[in-house]
Amino acid sequence: MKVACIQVDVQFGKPELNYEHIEKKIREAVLHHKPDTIILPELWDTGYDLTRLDVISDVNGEKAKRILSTLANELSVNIIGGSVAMRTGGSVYNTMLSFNRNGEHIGTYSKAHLITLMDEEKFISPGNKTGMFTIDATPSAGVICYDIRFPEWIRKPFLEGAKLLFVPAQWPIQREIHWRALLIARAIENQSYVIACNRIGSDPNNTFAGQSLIIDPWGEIVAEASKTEEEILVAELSPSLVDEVRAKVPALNDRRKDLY
Ligand SMILES: O=C(O)CCC(=O)C(=O)O
Repeated sequence: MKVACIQVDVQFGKPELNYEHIEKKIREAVLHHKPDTIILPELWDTGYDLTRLDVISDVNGEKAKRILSTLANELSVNIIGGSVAMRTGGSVYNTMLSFNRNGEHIGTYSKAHLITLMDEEKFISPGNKTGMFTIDATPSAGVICYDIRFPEWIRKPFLEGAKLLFVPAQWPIQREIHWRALLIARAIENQSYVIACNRIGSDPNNTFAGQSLIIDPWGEIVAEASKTEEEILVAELSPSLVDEVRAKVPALNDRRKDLY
């Protein structure tokens, strides 16, 4: 399975411009790399323009669903839609919408851990469910940015059979050392591929770290993007390597279920 992370800049609070840009990048990725699966960054539609989310968020994710599903079907590519600001009822969620290569909606995951350091919880409501989906017959999971600091939460989809973990993010540069270490740790402890797609550029509050990463189930970095440039980061994954690593080091089986 060939995956492509679309590392881009995001215009603060300008969904129209961001839609134009992301569509261009998805088409470019397919034309040049023919990936099976594409992943986008966190909140690529609005950025962290939290105080305007009541106006600029996507009602029921209708626009994201329509556009991502159409592109997935037309280009015959699975799209893990990063996340968008989705308004449902009176609440806004930070939500990953995923589509298979027929354009079918295969997964919805709303970020469970909201980053209080960035006031996210004042404007966004948390999701309460794990984000499992199946791409090209491989059981997979999605979590979003700050979620990677919570290994207990990430373990859940792996106990349900996940072999790939997709992580869209808007991770700031001042904690770049954590980004790398946490992602490698999540790959090693779950013996899983981790495909993490960050943004570049700045908003009024932060500069973002780029460095999208694709990590194999042994914890080796197989591809890494730059800190400052837009980039389509591509790698070939072999889901059978997950089984090989799990057989070699049977740590998941050796958990003390009687203790925790
Ligand atoms: O945990 C961090 O340091 C960054 C998380 C973050 O930026 C986010 O969840 O959007």
